[in-house]
Amino acid sequence: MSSEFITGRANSPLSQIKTGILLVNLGTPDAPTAAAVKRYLTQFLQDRRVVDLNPLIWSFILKGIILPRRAPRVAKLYHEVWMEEGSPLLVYSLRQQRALAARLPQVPVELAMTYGSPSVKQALDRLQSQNIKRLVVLPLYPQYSCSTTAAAWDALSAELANRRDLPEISFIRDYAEHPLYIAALARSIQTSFERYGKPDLLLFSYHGIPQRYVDEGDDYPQRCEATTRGVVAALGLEPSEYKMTYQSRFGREVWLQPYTDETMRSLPSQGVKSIQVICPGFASDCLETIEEIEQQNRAFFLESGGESYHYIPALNDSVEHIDLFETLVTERV
Ligand SMILES: C=CC1=C(C)c2cc3[nH]c(cc4nc(cc5[nH]c(cc1n2)c(C)c5CCC(=O)O)C(CCC(=O)O)=C4C)c(C)c3C=C
Ligand SMILES: [Fe+2]
Ligand SMILES: [Fe+2]
Repeated sequence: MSSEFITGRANSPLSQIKTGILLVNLGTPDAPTAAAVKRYLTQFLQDRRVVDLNPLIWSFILKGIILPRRAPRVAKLYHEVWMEEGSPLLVYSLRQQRALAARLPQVPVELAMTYGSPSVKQALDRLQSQNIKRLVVLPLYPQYSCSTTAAAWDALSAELANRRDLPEISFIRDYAEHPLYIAALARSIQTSFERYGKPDLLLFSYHGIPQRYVDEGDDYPQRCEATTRGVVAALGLEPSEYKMTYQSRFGREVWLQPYTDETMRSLPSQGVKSIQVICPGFASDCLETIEEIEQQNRAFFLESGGESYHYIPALNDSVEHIDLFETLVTERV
């Protein structure tokens, strides 16, 4: 398969085009310190794809009120999940990059973060130094959202705006319904059911976004629903056996509902005593899965009368996940 990347499809008129792969994820602080978290959140939360309030007013609120309070608090949370090699999001993303590169030995595979490092500039420099003429971009977001996928697109196009020589680009919008993605999720849920027994409820928790972004045209919730539909069909689950919620809300606006934390607190009184939780929207485990779901929401559920709680890890650098990435990128050549 790897040689096809260099030569293109056998009959393709583009047969001599050298292709590179760019994986893009969100970004994470360089260290679990208030200063590093502040640097990261300043860049992330000033992106209008993420928060689209009036830039002058928002910058004032962000720098004057939010960051001084949030950065030290969130730095402590990062400290709790920090791995020996660094932030989990970066550690797993680098493992994914290396595993995909090992599958495609003659193809340059780079990782970039929309915010922080490794930057899109660094990744593009490395790819272009290898003379690639075609670029397949795989944002590591299974479900499209303007706040993530489109932000990755913006970061790439802003960097390309400084360059004379542009490669041909194939940008993967999402893979919410890809059969290998659905199969990989179904398999990891099945493994969890075998290990811990089938729970009263399987909860699919996706990262939320403001409801307004959806009203303005972001099809993110439909993409999340498509994933859930695919997985429950593969597992043969009845509607009473699963539920879908949205986590990680930020600020005062109404976000996509139902909210994960509220649901978690209310389920035990509705007779749900055992639960398993999966976060299909996260390609890698990170602060939002390890701290928020595996730790914080576990406490909400157990404190409210729940008895058994298991978090099902992200697909991370599992063989099935890398199979999916390999298929996604080779489909684009
Ligand atoms: C403020 C608005 C936010 C929107 C909109 C948003 C959408 C969104 N985010 C992810 C994936 C991740 N988010 C992560 C962290 C994170 N997200 C926000 C805010 C918004 N996200 C903040 C402020 C933070 C930082 C932590 C905090 O201060 O609470 C992460 C984890 C990063 C890490 O370092 O581990 C991921 C991944 C998606 C998929 C999404 C929309 C679909
Ligand atoms: Fe987020
Ligand atoms: Fe969070």
